[in-house]
Amino acid sequence: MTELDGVLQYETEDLSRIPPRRQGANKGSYGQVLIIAGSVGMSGAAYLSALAAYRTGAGLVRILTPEANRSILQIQLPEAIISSYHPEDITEKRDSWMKQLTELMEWSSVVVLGPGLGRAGYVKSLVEDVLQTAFVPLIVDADGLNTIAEYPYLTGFYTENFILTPHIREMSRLTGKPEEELLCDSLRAATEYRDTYGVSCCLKSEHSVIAAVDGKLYRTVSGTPALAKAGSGDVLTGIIAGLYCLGMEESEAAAFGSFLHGLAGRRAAERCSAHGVLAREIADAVPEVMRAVPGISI
Ligand SMILES: NC(=O)C1=CN([C@@H]2O[C@H](COP(=O)(O)OP(=O)(O)OC[C@H]3O[C@@H](n4cnc5c(N)ncnc54)[C@H](OP(=O)(O)O)[C@@H]3O)[C@@H](O)[C@H]2O)[C@@H](O)CC1
Ligand SMILES: Nc1ncnc2c1ncn2[C@@H]1O[C@H](COP(=O)(O)OP(=O)(O)O)[C@@H](O)[C@H]1O
Repeated sequence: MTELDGVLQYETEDLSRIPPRRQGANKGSYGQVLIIAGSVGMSGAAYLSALAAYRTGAGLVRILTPEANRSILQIQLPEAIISSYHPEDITEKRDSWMKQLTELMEWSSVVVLGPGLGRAGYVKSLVEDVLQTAFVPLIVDADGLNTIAEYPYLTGFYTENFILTPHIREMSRLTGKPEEELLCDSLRAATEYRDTYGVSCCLKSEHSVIAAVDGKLYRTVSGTPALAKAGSGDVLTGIIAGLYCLGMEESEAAAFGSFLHGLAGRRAAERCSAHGVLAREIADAVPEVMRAVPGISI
């Protein structure tokens, strides 16, 4: 790891921070990831996040998504457990929905909220309910962030366990600041957000920056324009959740996840060209990057 002006940057040798899989481990040794994602027409976002969590090393991944997505997700990723809801039940059958959600939150070691949720009316209640019931690390992305931007009082539910992963436009919606200003000094933007709200902030761009709640600042330069492809941010959420399951502390998982995501994008581009990479291939490249780490290939 190098440090320049107080900003940390992971290097290839830092891959050795990924622990080898413990002899005698069982799937429960490697965490239970809950991915609250997807909507009708955007099941892919849930799939990509879940795939990436498994590819990074999570022991058990469950997707909570609208019932309409159940079949496609079970076929695409049979390794994932599917829990589902009928969107109208979130507002119309509050007791049973809250019971289901509370049980799932108790089950989870880490939660991803937001990829592909969409912007339908029920999503506001869903996001509020999750923010209120979360007590394990919560990675908030995409429409989770857009909902918070639309209803700023939701920031009142933030805890230090939250990791926000906005791209520049999402950050602009969250802060009301112009994209040009955020891009111009992304480190300052992420730091100010962290200091204002007490959450870790991974502000994504060509060179993503991470302002962690423990005070550390990181910059990621491992990426490639191959990552400029639909779904690559969804993959990042799963990588961060997976690293937490391997034992990294949550804000380290965010920073290291961003680094690993960049390397996986490069590895996928070697095979498919920078133009041709699919988001799922970024997830599939994570184990290939990890194989360089002593003790991980067996
Ligand atoms: N298969 C699926 O299910 C998929 C589902 N998905 C789900 O779709 C939902 C909507 O998410 P979203 O990010 O596409 O929409 P939105 O917030 O309007 O931003 C889009 C615009 O923002 C900009 N922009 C982005 N990054 C930037 C950057 N780094 N720096 C600067 N600008 C940046 C850029 O604008 P442009 O530069 O073109 O003007 C871009 O066109 C969400 O739930 C997500 O999970 C997707 O993941 C795809 C696969
Ligand atoms: N040109 C680029 N160079 C490096 N990384 C990039 C580039 N373009 C996008 N990325 C990375 O790809 C990811 C895109 O995330 P996001 O915009 O949320 O995608 P999506 O919503 O389609 O899943 C981010 O981690 C971002 O840092």
